[in-house]
Amino acid sequence: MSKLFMFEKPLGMRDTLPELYETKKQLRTEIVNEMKQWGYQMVETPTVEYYDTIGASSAILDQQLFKLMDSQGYTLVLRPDMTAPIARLVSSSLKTEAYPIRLGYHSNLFRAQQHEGGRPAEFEQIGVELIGDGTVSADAETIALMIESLKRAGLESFKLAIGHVGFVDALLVDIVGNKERADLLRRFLYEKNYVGFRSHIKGLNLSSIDKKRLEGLLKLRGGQHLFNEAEKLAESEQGQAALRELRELWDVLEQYGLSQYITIDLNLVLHMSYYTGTVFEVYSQELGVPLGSGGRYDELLQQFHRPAQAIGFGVRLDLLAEAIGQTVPPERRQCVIFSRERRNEAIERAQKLRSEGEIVVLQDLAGVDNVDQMSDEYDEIIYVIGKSKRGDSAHE
Ligand SMILES: N[C@@H](Cc1c[nH]c[nH+]1)C(=O)O
Repeated sequence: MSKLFMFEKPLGMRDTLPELYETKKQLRTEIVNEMKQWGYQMVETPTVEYYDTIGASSAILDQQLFKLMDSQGYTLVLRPDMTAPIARLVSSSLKTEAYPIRLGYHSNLFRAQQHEGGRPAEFEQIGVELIGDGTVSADAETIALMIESLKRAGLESFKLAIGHVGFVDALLVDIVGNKERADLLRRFLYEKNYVGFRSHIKGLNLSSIDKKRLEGLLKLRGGQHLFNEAEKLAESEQGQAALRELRELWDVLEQYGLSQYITIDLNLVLHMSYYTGTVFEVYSQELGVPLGSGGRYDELLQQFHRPAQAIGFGVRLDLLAEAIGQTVPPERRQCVIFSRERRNEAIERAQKLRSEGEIVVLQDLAGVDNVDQMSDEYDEIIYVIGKSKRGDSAHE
């Protein structure tokens, strides 16, 4: 191996050290338990999938996919998303199971990065998919489960912003006239580049009323009162229908007792192009980036020949751990240091302590360079050293 790369990791790849490992495990356990209590069953899917099946449906940019080739020459991808693999699963292995189907997962996802120091290229996502239910009740269930999962994990101050693809699409297309021009504006919204959005509007050949309407879209972020203003802006039936859905959704979330976690963000646009209706994103006070998101994707399943309306969410476990901080107190660790002639005794001692649930490292004195330095890492050191009768060890 070239010396240059010996200590390097591929772009965007990270190691997980013990503290973060334990924290993630604890968060994962809490969230999985919450999901199971809502009747979601956990599944796993392969790390690699066919590019033609999953890569294309995953709605992730091609340049973000890790691609490889199998021995038959087919292109494979490391899964960048769990929604498309679950759509495949529901349409194949679970084909005979009646809708609605409730599934959960925690899986590592892979999205290639262009620069070091940015987002990780591999990260664990925990989420659910509720497939075969197109009701607002299903939207509310998914959002309520996301909020309850985060609460159960220990996240305290956070907000979930809700928007609607149908509203943004209707308004943009209605004003700028066609999908291509609307897509340009949507891109600014997706990047949350509101300055860019405003200056782009200035250059458009539109009436000043329409320019005001577009700018008005940016103001549609806040509480329930926004619905009235939004109704004035959206003239089309599609836009009005989206708002009716959101009003109903708000009422159901109020019924769940969760409206204090909700804000409305009618210019919310997410990175996945498969979303067709309600979309949402979670922010915590601690982080500058959203730690999870989700939405309704009513057209993805038909690509797998088992049409169904569906909705789901995914939470980034690494970001959640960062927002919450260390949740697991360091465990008490003991070390039995022994000399060779008393090895048997030391083994018995360690076995007994472990059977009582203790964490015990068993260390041959001859294998340690610096005993003092090693001792600092433990809460207790038990020396089983030197010649002595069995059971009569030096204990410090
Ligand atoms: N797969 C989406 C999250 C999601 C799950 N279901 C619907 N959306 C993502 O990775 O962002």
